[in-house]
Amino acid sequence: MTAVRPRRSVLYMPGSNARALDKARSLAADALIFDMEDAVAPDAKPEARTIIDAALRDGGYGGREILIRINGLATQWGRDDLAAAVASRPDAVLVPKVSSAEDLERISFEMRRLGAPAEMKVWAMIETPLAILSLREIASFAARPGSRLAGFVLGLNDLAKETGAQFVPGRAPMLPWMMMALAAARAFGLVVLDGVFNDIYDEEGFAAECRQGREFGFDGKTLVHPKQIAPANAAFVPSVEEIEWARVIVDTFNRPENADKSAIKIDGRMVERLHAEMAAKTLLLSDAIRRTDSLALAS
Ligand SMILES: CC(C)(COP(=O)(O)OP(=O)(O)OC[C@H]1O[C@@H](n2cnc3c(N)ncnc32)[C@H](O)[C@@H]1OP(=O)(O)O)[C@@H](O)C(=O)NCCC(=O)NCCSC(=O)C[C@H](O)C(=O)O
Ligand SMILES: [Mg+2]
Repeated sequence: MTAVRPRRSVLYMPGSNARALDKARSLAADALIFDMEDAVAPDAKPEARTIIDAALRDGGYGGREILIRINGLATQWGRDDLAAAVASRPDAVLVPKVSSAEDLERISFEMRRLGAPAEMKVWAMIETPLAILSLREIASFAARPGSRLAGFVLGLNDLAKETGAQFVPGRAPMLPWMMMALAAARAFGLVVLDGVFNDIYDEEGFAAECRQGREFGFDGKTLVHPKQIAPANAAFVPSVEEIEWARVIVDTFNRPENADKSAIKIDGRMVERLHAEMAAKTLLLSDAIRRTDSLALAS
């Protein structure tokens, strides 16, 4: 089984905002997105590259996963952004407005040319109508030999802009896109993160959206403000009851008398080997979260 990494809370920060980048060193987000794209004004793009590079060279972000979001290669900033991002050595480059596998091919080609190390991953923003129509093709890029593709991030603001769909409580207009993106991601072993919630002061609405995102199966939520970190961390974590139930399932299947059984009954519920696999994942995630949180407390 591959190592589990918590990605409950993934905070965007405008790359041009040195104060925000500094503040993030003390924030309990599991991952950080240093943005060169929509959060940065056109005139500030070159400065953002320099500020991001300086912040990452200074370090102090501990074990947090580091992503840099570049502008698309078709824009006037894309190539310089990608060169700067690769030189800043993030864990992954986040590519906006990916609409086809060819977009990822171009990024891969450029990253190879720039000498990006093999462990530097690529994550794709799913935020265009064309991406929704090509989810399988985009996700399957992860199965190509040497592919760097490791994750999807939903961009619901851009999808709302391009389609006319509205943000409403429960997100009914967006559910088909969200679940199709999730299924495509899982079919090819990708991480998948829910989109942002723009209303920073609507705590109840945010908590409801986090609950929904977790119920749908997302690994975590992308965030726009530090206030959103604690509720996201609280939502994208197995509950005490889930952990206890997972332990019961794993322990019961491990008993010698159940060694050759595929389905058993525990507390009146039918439990199969697939539930034991899910339970083992739950326990791994909860251990990984405990480790992450204790490291954060220690620092
Ligand atoms: C929305 C904001 C512009 C609000 O900023 P501000 O007015 O400064 O907020 P506060 O005064 O409440 O801030 C309090 C302190 O927190 C720091 N702060 C604020 N936001 C961040 C952040 N994102 N990361 C780190 N630190 C942050 C402030 O500096 C204050 O600190 P202190 O000085 O100590 O008091 C701002 O929150 C913001 O810029 N948010 C991120 C915007 C962004 O990155 N947008 C792009 C991604 S969203 C998107 O487009 C997704 C996708 O592509 C799609 O299509 O949906
Ligand atoms: Mg977007």
